[in-house]
Amino acid sequence: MTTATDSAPAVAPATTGAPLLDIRGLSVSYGRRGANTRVLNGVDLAARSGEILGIIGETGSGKTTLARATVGLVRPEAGRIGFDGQDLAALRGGALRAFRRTGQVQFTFQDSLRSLDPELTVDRIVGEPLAVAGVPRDRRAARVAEALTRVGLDPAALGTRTPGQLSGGQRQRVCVARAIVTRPRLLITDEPVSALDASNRNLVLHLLDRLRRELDLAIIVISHDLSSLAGIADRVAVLYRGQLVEQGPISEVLEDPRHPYTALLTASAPSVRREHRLLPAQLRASGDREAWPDGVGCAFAPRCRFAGPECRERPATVRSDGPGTVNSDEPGLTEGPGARSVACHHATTWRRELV
Ligand SMILES: Nc1ncnc2c1ncn2[C@@H]1O[C@H](COP(=O)(O)OP(=O)(O)OP(=O)(O)O)[C@@H](O)[C@H]1O
Repeated sequence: MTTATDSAPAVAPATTGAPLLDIRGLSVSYGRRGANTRVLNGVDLAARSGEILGIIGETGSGKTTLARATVGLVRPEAGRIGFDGQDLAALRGGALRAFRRTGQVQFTFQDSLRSLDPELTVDRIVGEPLAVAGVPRDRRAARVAEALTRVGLDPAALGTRTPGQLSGGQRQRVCVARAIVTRPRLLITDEPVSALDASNRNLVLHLLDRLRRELDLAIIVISHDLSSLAGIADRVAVLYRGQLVEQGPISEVLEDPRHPYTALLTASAPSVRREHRLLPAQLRASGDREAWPDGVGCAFAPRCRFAGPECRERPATVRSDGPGTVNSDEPGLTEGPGARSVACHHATTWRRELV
């Protein structure tokens, strides 16, 4: 069984039903026309109400960009961002601003201290999204107190403090309170625990786990740390250089990774106990391989020991080798919460090459 070494909340059964968030073919580039760099390449992703989806990937893999595109802070180059049946990627101008003001999709930034205005009190910080959403002033105080209480902070004791007068764990909770005060349906939280010590890390993870149950929230937790996701996520999506290489129920993905990059990640994470017992050295390509243009073939192939010519010629799609595995060429990639997808030409064969 795969577990984190830290004590962690129990994982709720994955929810069923149509995804609240249904992203298809999302591509994002930065830079001017002609000199732009593609940082997300045809990403498919789904999240359901009451579910925690972890997104894992090394630095620069595009995790934050994925979140920023989903909340409308970055305009996609291509693709659909379905939210409750509406395509957020198609919203422009006033329609996009109006949707954002509703606060149905909220985002907590990576650096909680820097994302909080040091001059404002906790009450003002948490109340800001309500002001933006047009909630009358006389109704805001009660909503702010409710949100602070929900994240385990005492409004009477902390409401008049500024961020500099809070601990790191309290600041992170204030960020979560600010995000849930609008009663969102989807919360995306970027590295919520990376700056925290072990005990605060567990408190915040437990908090997220509780909120998804109490509020039926879909929560996307972005992390570069597998062990913090292992305790709370129902499913995990693995990003590598802008490509989604694998996704599925987290316990299955950690115990039986089908993409060599996921296998390398799990083999390199000492805090995640695993049964497959692969070693990083077994999975790395020997020597340097020739790099090839971004967006062509599998992004991991230059580092992959098992890559063949087909890996550089065309993007890999899913290998179907078990119940619940679906083909990413087919519509409905993530129709079921138990579905797995693996974008690797060698998903079912690479283990045979291990020595
Ligand atoms: N505004 C921007 N303009 C140009 N390039 C950007 C911009 N924001 C991010 N990038 C680049 O896009 C790529 C993906 O960045 P992103 O922040 O999405 O990755 P990440 O996986 O969240 O990384 P980290 O774990 O370090 O936060 C990186 O190469 C980054 O340098």
